[in-house]
Amino acid sequence: MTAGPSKTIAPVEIGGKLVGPDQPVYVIAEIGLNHNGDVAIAKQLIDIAHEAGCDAVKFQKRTPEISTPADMRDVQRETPWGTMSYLDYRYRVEFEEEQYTEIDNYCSKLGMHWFASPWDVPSVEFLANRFDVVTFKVASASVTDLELLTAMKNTGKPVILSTGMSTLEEIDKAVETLGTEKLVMMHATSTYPMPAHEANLRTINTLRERYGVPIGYSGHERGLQISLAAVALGAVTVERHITLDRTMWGSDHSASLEPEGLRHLVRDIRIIEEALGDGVKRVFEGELKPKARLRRVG
Ligand SMILES: C=C(OP(=O)(O)O)C(=O)O
Repeated sequence: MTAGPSKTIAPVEIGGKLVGPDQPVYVIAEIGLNHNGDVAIAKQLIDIAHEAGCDAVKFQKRTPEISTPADMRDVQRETPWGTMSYLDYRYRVEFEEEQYTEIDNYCSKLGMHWFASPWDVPSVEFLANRFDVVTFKVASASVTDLELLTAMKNTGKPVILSTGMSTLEEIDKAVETLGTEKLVMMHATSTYPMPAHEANLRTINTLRERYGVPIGYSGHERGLQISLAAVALGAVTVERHITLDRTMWGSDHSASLEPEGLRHLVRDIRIIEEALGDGVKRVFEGELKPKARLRRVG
């Protein structure tokens, strides 16, 4: 499984964009469930991602009766729509064909990619058969669901595999199932919000050397520093949750970026890309005058 540090890593094409080393960082705004079941909020978040310069927006697609653990289904939950079972809440926030068609049309008008992490096989079929999504994402929680991964692989689309809450042995099995040809992997730690000491960003290098595929970063921290450091360490894609307002009701809002944070993230990623350069030591034109003025010898 060790690709070796010197192996050239081939980029993966996602919807006409190359994702890999020496390519622009592919920035994914994870809407997830932060639309709270409201397509108007989803569209506002798509606008925010587009204006910030993100490449893609991402959703989560579930078939609630399959993906909700049996012992959770009847648990009562206070929601903005009243007290309901966890299963009913899952249905309440799930988008179906009508909403995804609206999203699909909206994104194509803006020239934005959209895709989702399907959490069960019927959700893979739903996304593959009804929409021409550019890629599939494996959520960290699904790394060991090899039936789900096989369904994604069989679509022939590229797959983005997140690796939070997973051991290298579990990731090995996922990679054996998915193959490496159209695979992008994401380093992730699935703590919400993630403290800095659990970021372990050098894992980006570990994964790159072990699997020889482009490695990105899926972040759940507060703030921007850790995502920006991931880019400096070579992450080829960055995914962050976004929200209209961190105080909104729902589990993912508090560890999400608000519009201004997202704008700063993309702005700073583009500056870092430029600043990383090609590693060839050279004297820049702009250094010549200071050189003439300051260097005494040679
Ligand atoms: C939970 C998800 O991703 P990650 O594991 O990267 O946070 C997801 O994509 O649905």
